[in-house]
Amino acid sequence: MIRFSNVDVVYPGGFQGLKGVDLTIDKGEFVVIVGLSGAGKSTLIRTINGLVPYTSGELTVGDEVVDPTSKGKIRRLRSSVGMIFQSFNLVTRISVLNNVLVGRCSSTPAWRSLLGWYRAEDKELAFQSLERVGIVDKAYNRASALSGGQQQRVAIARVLAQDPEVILADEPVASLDPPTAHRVLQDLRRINRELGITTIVNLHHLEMARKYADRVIGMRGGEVVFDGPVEEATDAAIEEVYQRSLTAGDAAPESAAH
Ligand SMILES: Nc1ncnc2c1ncn2[C@@H]1O[C@H](COP(=O)(O)OP(=O)(O)OP(=O)(O)O)[C@@H](O)[C@H]1O
Repeated sequence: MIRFSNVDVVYPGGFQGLKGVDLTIDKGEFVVIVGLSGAGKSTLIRTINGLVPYTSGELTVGDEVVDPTSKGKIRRLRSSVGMIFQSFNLVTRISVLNNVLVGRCSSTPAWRSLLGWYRAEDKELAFQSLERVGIVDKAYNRASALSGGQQQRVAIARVLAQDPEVILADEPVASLDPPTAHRVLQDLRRINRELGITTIVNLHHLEMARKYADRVIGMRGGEVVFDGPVEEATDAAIEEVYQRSLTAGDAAPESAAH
């Protein structure tokens, strides 16, 4: 379970990124965060793995209070909280398999990682993770040879190889065309259902948010201004989050893939 109690983030320079956030996310939930650019979606997600330190209140992940001042605790936290980025963040000159094995790094002695001597069980887990996202046949390809959608699937497999409790996805499909975006979101959704991994996704396309979320959190000005099941995320509710009427650009173009 993830619990924010009156959490603030004040960035160096004084800008307040989060204001008094109170939120509980239960194990196994699939939550989508929506809001206009600058609303604080990335800030919220990044406090959960300590990438952005919160400055007051209390944040707990599982039984542990997130302590941004303790490097050891943040390292341990990140081994159980995987993150997926818009830009995939793969090492493109090495193989897909080796990218996924990076997910095992926190539980592999540094000398083994440096020499590329991974244990048989780590390789097995890496192959299983690639299978789960349907690209095991690409294991020995260079990551740079893959399409954007395939690269994002490698990034998902890398996170799965960590055996995480939580997956955070910060605009994971913003660089992908709509059919590919739907496939990546379908993968995340299926993995959430199959493995029960708590998943929190930032999405700026409202229709995609509505299609995949169980629960929608709306942010504005660093505050949570909507929190409810997807059925309650009506046009009127989202217009309230955005403080303006919805436009065609708020929806993602439909695709044939879903
Ligand atoms: N390192 C930082 N230092 C100062 N201000 C920051 C920093 N990072 C983000 N901000 C500010 O915090 C606010 C929220 O940013 P955040 O990236 O969380 O928004 P977002 O909802 O994810 O929007 P976007 O989709 O545009 O990234 C923005 O006004 C941004 O300029």
